[in-house]
Amino acid sequence: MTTSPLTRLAEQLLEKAKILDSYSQSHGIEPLSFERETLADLPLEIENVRKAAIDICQDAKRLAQGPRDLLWELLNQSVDLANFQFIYHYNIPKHVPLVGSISYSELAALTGFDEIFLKRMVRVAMINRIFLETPDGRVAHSGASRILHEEPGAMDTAGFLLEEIFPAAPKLVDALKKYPASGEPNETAFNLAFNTSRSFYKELEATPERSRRFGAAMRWMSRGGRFSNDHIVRGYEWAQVDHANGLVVDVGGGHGSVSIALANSTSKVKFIVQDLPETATHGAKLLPGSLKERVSFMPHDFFGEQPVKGADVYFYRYILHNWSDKYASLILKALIPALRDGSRIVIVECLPDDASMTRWTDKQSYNIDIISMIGWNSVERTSSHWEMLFKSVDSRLEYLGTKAMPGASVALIEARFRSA
Ligand SMILES: C[S@@+](CC[C@H](N)C(=O)[O-])C[C@H]1O[C@@H](n2cnc3c(N)ncnc32)[C@H](O)[C@@H]1O
Repeated sequence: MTTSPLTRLAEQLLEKAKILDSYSQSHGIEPLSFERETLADLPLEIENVRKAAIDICQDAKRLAQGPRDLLWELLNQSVDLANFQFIYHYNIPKHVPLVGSISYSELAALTGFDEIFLKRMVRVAMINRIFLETPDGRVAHSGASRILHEEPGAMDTAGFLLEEIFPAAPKLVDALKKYPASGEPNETAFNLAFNTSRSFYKELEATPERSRRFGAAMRWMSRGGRFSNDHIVRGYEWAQVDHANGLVVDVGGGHGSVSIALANSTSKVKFIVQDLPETATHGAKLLPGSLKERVSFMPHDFFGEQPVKGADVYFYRYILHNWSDKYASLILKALIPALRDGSRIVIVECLPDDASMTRWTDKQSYNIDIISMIGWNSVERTSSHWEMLFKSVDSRLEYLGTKAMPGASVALIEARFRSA
């Protein structure tokens, strides 16, 4: 009998699972479970095995589902997000004890919901492995709900995605009809959903709590895993600018999470973090005292001419993907008068492949591409798109290409200014 695709995948998965188990055993780590996070921040080679296992499982699941169940699952995804929004909005994870469990009736009383209603919601979350039911029918934390309980930044990230992006997503088709092929930042699905003519960041700036939540989400996403600042620390030759006159301008740097990580891993180079006033003020308040000599915050609108001249590096993480080509060009053009011969522009963004691919673990770039469309009428650019953008801005910008950072879901994109 020939081996079926499903059996082949199952065999491949067994091989990967054994490698992960043996890594756990040899490092005294508990095996993977739904109760708690065990395999985090893995060495690259083991992380690649874990990713391969996820991709195999995803394909095996899709094969086992067959085309009808696959469609059914996709069509019901709004249920999971609506459920997750409920869990976030009423902060259900905080009411579940970190040790032990709580009955549905106690949880209902604490959260002010009817027990039957609450049970319906929590059980859907449990099927997604957010919370677990104990054998005696009580609610306990899973690894995922524990993170939501213990890490405020995880809740802020959930809040940004569930209360800014999720309500905007169903308006995408309406926005495409109302504003066909628009690259304007205030003609988006987000604008229709929130009934505002302000662009995303202007809208958030008008409500300090939404602006704070977004900044906190950015910080949380950078603290580990595929989006960790560590990739940026290791992925670029920062030593070449680490001298007494070295200067990095972190344009649209939010609360300064990248600059802080870079300042902690260098000794002399200084960082100026620029952002809109509300964000820059908040970032300055959060800055550890020990870094005040080398990291400073400056309110600056990046559509205005760059006031800091002749820096070594102008750094943009997750900035240009929020702007269509028309506006991304304007942002880069506002920088040109500040550049000296040899100044570099270093960008960090997701980098969808120029060629098509279907690996699930690489889907994050494509997810963020569609989120960029929903919130900003913008795009995650491929390598060839970046090259085109730089060429269109100024012929003195020499495109140096892109660089993958092993283990990261984002890449470096670099250009150098040649004055002659
Ligand atoms: C996706 S966040 C990235 C933040 C930061 N670079 C990071 O990687 O954590 C985009 C940032 O751009 C800032 N921003 C948006 N419009 C801006 C403008 N016109 N001038 C300066 N900053 C702006 C936002 O406030 C936000 O902090």
